[in-house]
Amino acid sequence: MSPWWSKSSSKESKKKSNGGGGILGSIQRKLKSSSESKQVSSRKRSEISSEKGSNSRASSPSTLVGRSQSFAERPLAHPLPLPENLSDTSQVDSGKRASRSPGVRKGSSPLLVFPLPKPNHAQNALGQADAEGDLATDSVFSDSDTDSDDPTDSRLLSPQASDYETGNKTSANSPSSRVTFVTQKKREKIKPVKACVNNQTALASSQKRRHQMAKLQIPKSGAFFSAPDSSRSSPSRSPMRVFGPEPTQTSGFWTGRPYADAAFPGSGQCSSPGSGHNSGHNSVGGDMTAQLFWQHSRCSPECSPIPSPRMTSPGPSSRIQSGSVTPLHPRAGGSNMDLSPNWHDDVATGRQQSHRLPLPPVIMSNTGPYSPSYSTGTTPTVPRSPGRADLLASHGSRWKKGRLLGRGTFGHVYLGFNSESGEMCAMKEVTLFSDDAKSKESAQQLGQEIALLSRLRHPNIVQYYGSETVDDKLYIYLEYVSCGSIHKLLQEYHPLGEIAIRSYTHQILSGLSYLHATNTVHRDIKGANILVDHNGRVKLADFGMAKHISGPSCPLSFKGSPYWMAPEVINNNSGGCNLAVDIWSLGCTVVEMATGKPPWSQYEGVAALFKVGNSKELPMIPEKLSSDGKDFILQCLQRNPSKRPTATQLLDHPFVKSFGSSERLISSPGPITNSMSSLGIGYASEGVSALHSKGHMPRNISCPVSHMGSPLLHSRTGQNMNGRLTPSPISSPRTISGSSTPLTGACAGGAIPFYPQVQRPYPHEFTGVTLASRSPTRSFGPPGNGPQFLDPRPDMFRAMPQGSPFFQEIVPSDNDFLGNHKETYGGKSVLADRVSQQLLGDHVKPYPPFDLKPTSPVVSRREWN
Ligand SMILES: Nc1ncnc2c1ncn2[C@@H]1O[C@H](COP(=O)(O)OP(=O)(O)OP(=O)(O)O)[C@@H](O)[C@H]1O
Repeated sequence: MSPWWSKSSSKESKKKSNGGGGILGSIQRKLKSSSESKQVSSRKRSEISSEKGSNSRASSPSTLVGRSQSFAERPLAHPLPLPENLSDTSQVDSGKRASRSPGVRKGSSPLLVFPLPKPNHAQNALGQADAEGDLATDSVFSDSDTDSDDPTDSRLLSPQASDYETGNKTSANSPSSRVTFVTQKKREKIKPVKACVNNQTALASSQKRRHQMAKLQIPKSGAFFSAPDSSRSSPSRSPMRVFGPEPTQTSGFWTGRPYADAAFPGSGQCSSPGSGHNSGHNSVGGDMTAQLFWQHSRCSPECSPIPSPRMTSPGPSSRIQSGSVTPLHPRAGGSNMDLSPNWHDDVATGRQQSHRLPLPPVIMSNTGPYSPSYSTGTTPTVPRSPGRADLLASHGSRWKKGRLLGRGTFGHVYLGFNSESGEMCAMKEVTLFSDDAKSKESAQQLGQEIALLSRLRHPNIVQYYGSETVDDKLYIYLEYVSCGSIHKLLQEYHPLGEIAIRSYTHQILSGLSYLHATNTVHRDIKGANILVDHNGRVKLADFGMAKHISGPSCPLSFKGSPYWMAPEVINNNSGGCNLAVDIWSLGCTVVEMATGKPPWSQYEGVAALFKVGNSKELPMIPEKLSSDGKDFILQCLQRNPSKRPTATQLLDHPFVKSFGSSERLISSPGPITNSMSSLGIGYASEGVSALHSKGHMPRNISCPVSHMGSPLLHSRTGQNMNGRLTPSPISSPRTISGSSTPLTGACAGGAIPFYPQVQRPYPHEFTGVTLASRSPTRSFGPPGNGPQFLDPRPDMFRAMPQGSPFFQEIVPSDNDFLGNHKETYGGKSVLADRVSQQLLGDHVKPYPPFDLKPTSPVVSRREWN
């Protein structure tokens, strides 16, 4: 039976016959135009100009590719000047920005347009961070994206991509390759500079912002012990330090290839895949012409000229609090503008290192290990909500913002710690501004993410708990996934062994199968957006680009991360609905897991886009993978989306099938013996294919990243039913010696397991299979014979009394595909749409409700042999 998405194929071919629509067509046209004009001028300048070369360049994508590469490879490629005309910063039209930018010569080829910081620029203090911030690329969103009716709906979001762990800003080397709008970011970051120059303007601006913020209809109920009032309160550095004397650590951006020369007006750039830190900053969107960078990142051990601090400073504190993390973006807590109402005072008085920010709603004693350190001398500048303390006291929550887990497009993600119960969650903190149009868009995007995520319940999808706003910050509470992203694991423990890849792949497929059954496409599947907990359980995360497909005609938009992006997304700005884009991305992710990099990562910029979009070539399939693994990748990376198997079908692929049985989980944590070889870690040299070919599962497996147990899932049966894992010594996957190595990162924080209940293997799709045994207390799933999922909610939320004001729960009250099992964690069920409206007042359209009921319970199976 022909998959439903095959409808798009005719359109695709039509586009191609028209000379290449979509991004690549646009790029080609621009390049051609640019080259032609260059050719004419060249003739005028010199009689010996080579027409042939010019023509060749204009017409051949490969030539263009080469051009891009050659520039990127210039070792001494020099940063270009910062825009000098700061007054131009008010313009925000991304699509025309490049041409307006003072740093861009009018009439120059788009390929030559790249406003970059000028060395020794007068604002050099900002310059470096600024430049890096420019490369802290993130989402590129198509202008033609139909996700929103709002023509301004573009996700021009925070470029924050600092490496919170090492202190190095990794914007340029972000693992994720989301392309963003360079010139806009430049403007956004120039704003503080301008304000710094003109304190009067800054003061007025700040006052205006506060005034407008007060008008924003942000719910004040609930409380949270965030501590934005102290430079010590957060592991992240003060945004004010952008101006401070403290040097920003050199990032891989400065040590690697500084710039590529290909740029397009309104387009951003994409940083290296497989590099950078673990947030997902690789997704692209924008003016259909994205730029990719292959930054040989410091974070990628195999290509970095500078060893990652991670490799040398494994201590958790060094990963989080050392170094000069310099938030860059003014919206997401990342700039010097956004947090402190008094920042202008600090600037004026030279107190650049200290910035007084509003006190948290209630001052708590600092008793917990994650307790923020409040500045005793800080004067509250924001009136407290009168009811907040009472509300807080009523349920006795003691949630505190802990250490920084990561940075994303929207803001920072912190560990939330309840010092009374000892439980944790992940808190995504997003700063909102009422006078910032882009902030509103960001909030709208977050509202969409919340609306979607709140409807999902699956063990392989990060669980949404709730959200609330406190002052000008939105907090989104998520299941804490202790070990960070697959990308991060790859950075630290590359390569993954085949067994680990198979396990992770199977779980990703499980999540995708569930997600696709709800007609939702993730659109940004990649290692950086897949989290792993200390049990080796994999969770799909970052649903900022996810889209519910509501009808037969659902145009694709240019969203995703270029190296993981399906060809049809690159080639078509509109097309059929296509859940298969996630399958392509999954194939890329498998390659990423095996090699540390996605396919075609050897190409940069436009070259990568051409390779993915236009080339008929197959990417390099990792030799070390088994034949099943290779075949799995080839199945995923079929250019014709209609030929790609569905996630459900892929669950039967031999590469992952064995992980689908009840015995796929390792039942005996046991002592660790030969754990590394059992895992296949380092199998590139040890030949894990042989291990794999034996067709057995290792019985004693230790987690390469956790001292707590197996990297593979425990069945939680038998002796392990309590969900508490037997502490195991950890073996460094790099030494394979079994010697104990201090853990780093989130895992080292000692996650409190949130799965105290019996947790059986779960079904992956709506096939009518019901778990025979599951949680004795609670289960999720659609009514009838559909799959039942365990309550993923940690104890802290289960125990939360009804009506708890702490969480303004956003649980779907309608269109709830969970049917009769609708949950209201905090006792107060509120639609995500409502929160979105609360946040945005009347300025933003609510996210249209959608139906997430599983639509296709019957999915044909594919025979692989
Ligand atoms: N639930 C979680 N548990 C543990 N860490 C998390 C969790 N959610 C996010 N993080 C960490 O924070 C980082 C950024 O989070 P996330 O990617 O969700 O933010 P974002 O703003 O959506 O980013 P982006 O859209 O740029 O990918 C992640 O890479 C991860 O390291």
